[in-house]
Amino acid sequence: MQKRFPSHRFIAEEAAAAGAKCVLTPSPTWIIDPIDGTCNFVHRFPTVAVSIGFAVNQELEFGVIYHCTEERLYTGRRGRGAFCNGQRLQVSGETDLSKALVLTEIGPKRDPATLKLFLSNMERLLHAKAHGVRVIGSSTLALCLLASGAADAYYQFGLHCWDLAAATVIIREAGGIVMDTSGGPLDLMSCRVVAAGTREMATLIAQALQTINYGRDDEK
Ligand SMILES: O=P(O)(O)OC[C@@]1(O)O[C@H](CO)[C@@H](O)[C@@H]1O
Ligand SMILES: [Mg+2]
Repeated sequence: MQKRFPSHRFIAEEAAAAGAKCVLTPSPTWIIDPIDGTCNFVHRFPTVAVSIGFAVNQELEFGVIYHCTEERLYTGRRGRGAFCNGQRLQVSGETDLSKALVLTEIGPKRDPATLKLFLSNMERLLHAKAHGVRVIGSSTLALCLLASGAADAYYQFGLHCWDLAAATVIIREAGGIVMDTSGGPLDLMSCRVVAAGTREMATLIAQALQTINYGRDDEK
């Protein structure tokens, strides 16, 4: 891709792990997670995906997520809708938490203070009578399930821009909301997100959460 688009920039999980900076500039930028769900992959647990997002002028233009083991290709293009294997995606219209299936991921930090906050956020949602809370080991696929209406909300602290970029376009084009955990606009580099089929549901979840600080992708 670099050969074909020499002026484009690339942000990718493995490049970042090797020390490359994750800065989103106005230049056309591919934002890539080659394998989301690596732990699942190692265990042959089948939620594994490739995620590719594309931004221009810091605006997300399209996203492609391939659920390898199920051969499902999720696509979304700004203003043109979201699809799974060609079938149009539509989020759920759920606004009642007691009828909502909520997805999250644990996040990479496992120190006692972070785990306490993570568990306490889950406890808050369960106390608020969320119908179910699930962790599937791939934030990109969890976000695709939200875009398909199979789940009603998603939240996480500790995910990265390559987990979010493609899925954000797909969810928005399926009619959903992707926002910051403060209730404000999404910041792709902030390592935190709330997404839902409806603004009411996203706001309910955001209000229930305590912040877990993971820093920013563009300051690492
Ligand atoms: O390393 P991988 O396989 O790309 O990430 C797996 C994963 O569950 O861990 C991240 C942090 O919790 C999630 O955002 C992501 O989906
Ligand atoms: Mg990932």
